[in-house]
Amino acid sequence: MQKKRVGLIGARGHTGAQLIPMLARHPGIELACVSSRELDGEAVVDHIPDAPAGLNFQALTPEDVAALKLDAVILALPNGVASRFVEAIDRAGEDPIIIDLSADRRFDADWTYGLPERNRDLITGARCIANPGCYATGMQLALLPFVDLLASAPRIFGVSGYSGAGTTPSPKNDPEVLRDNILPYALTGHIHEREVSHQLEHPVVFMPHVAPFFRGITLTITCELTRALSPTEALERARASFGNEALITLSQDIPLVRDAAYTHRVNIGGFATTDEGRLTLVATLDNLLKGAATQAMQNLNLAMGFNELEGISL
Ligand SMILES: NC(=O)C1=CN([C@@H]2O[C@H](COP(=O)(O)OP(=O)(O)OC[C@H]3O[C@@H](n4cnc5c(N)ncnc54)[C@H](OP(=O)(O)O)[C@@H]3O)[C@@H](O)[C@H]2O)C=CC1
Ligand SMILES: CC(=O)N[C@@H](CCC(=O)OP(=O)(O)O)C(=O)O
Repeated sequence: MQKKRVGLIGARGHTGAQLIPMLARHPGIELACVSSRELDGEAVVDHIPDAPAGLNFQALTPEDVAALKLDAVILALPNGVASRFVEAIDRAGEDPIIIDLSADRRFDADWTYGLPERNRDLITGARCIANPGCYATGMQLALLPFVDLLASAPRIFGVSGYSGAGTTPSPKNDPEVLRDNILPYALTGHIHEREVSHQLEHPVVFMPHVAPFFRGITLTITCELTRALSPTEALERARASFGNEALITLSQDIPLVRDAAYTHRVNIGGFATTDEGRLTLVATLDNLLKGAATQAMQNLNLAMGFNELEGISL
């Protein structure tokens, strides 16, 4: 079988670096190009040990990428930058599969929202896929089994490792600011609050923080329900939705963020309830994997007709 030629644009960054080994080990994919302006001409293997030999970073403009006639393009670029590549591809009349990790297309009705555990059928064969945000992935997978029971907006306290803030220097990835510290930010209106409210068609309230660990997200979610559930009923509800999912682990135990780091899974647990109808649960995931790169691989596989977990070593 002819391998599919895939380009990774934004390969120097945190999420791009996770995708290189996954794409390289995929039996149906040829990693045709990896872009970086800063590392232009350097061997990828000098930066990422699992990278294929002979592959170099290249500085590619949107027009360069459009001219490569790739079967698929993964955009691991900052918000706002990704759209320029999509526009150049459209202008050139090319129609590769596009997986956009940025937030640029998550509210665009012409794009498929790439949360496979919810939208698998829509993603299968789709051409333009908006990969969900990292916090937004954990929030939705925790809340989806309870959406029909929500009596008010769930309150979500989230803490991310600082790799979530990307490689561009900012207070959110500055070791001096984060030392012995936890940084609250975007106290109202974080983009993932809007993303989850939009996807669930129910408002949520989200309070993000960044902590001195590198990778991983922990979300503590509390909701008022229209009727009381026991902890067992709450867990059973989650199992009815996601009990068969390879990348979701459900348990009555409270998951710890350090156990999710470097794994492809979302761990959801706690499921504490009160007689008054309150439910509190915890979700953890690796922001760079299930929050970004792993989900992009699931989406690429579904769009191209491969096994959803190909290239993702569990
Ligand atoms: N980090 C995370 O946990 C998550 C991130 N995301 C999203 O994924 C995307 C990538 O994030 P992340 O990997 O953290 O970001 P990084 O800041 O780590 O990497 C950004 C990448 O984009 C390239 N880049 C930056 N500016 C430009 C530009 N103007 N033109 C072309 N290339 C550019 C950089 O390479 P170079 O400068 O060398 O060209 C680099 O490869 C973002 O949209 C982010 O919101 C989504 C979920 C989780
Ligand atoms: C710690 C930190 O800064 N995290 C990022 C989330 C990364 C992500 O998924 O953001 P996008 O929606 O832009 O893709 C943030 O809160 O903006």
